[in-house]
Amino acid sequence: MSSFQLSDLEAIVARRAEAPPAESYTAASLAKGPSHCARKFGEEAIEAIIAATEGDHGGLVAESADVLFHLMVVWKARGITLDEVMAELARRTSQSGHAEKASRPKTS
Ligand SMILES: N=c1c2ncn([C@@H]3O[C@H](COP(=O)(O)OP(=O)(O)OP(=O)(O)O)[C@@H](O)[C@H]3O)c2ncn1[C@@H]1O[C@H](COP(=O)(O)O)[C@@H](O)[C@H]1O
Repeated sequence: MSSFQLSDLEAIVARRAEAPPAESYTAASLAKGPSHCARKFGEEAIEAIIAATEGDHGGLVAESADVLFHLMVVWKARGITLDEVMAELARRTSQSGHAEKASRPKTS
């Protein structure tokens, strides 16, 4: 399993956001504003949908990486952190009882 985490990507996006736009795709995207970043994210999501529909395994891996990167750029543009999103996922998991079910020992 790769040791690279979404938190690593978040840190890279935060660091590159401070770079001159001429030197960084991340900074150049952010300089164009949140709507541009969101549109770019949508384009990458559509490319991922196409790869999934076509059963293109390698394509879906590559497009998924694009989707995650561009989603993080959107978060950066709108002041959302990975922590906030993870907390929301954790809240849903505990609400639906999935965390409890997953950790409960099997009885049969
Ligand atoms: N993970 C990514 C990443 N994924 C995708 N992309 C860029 O996203 C763009 C998407 O490609 P497209 O062909 O759809 O778009 P484009 O025509 O190049 O660009 P647009 O003008 O349409 O926005 C490509 O230019 C990719 O390089 C990324 N750019 C940067 N990163 C990460 O961010 C780091 C910093 O990059 P810079 O900000 O460029 O220094 C890199 O080291 C990576 O870790």
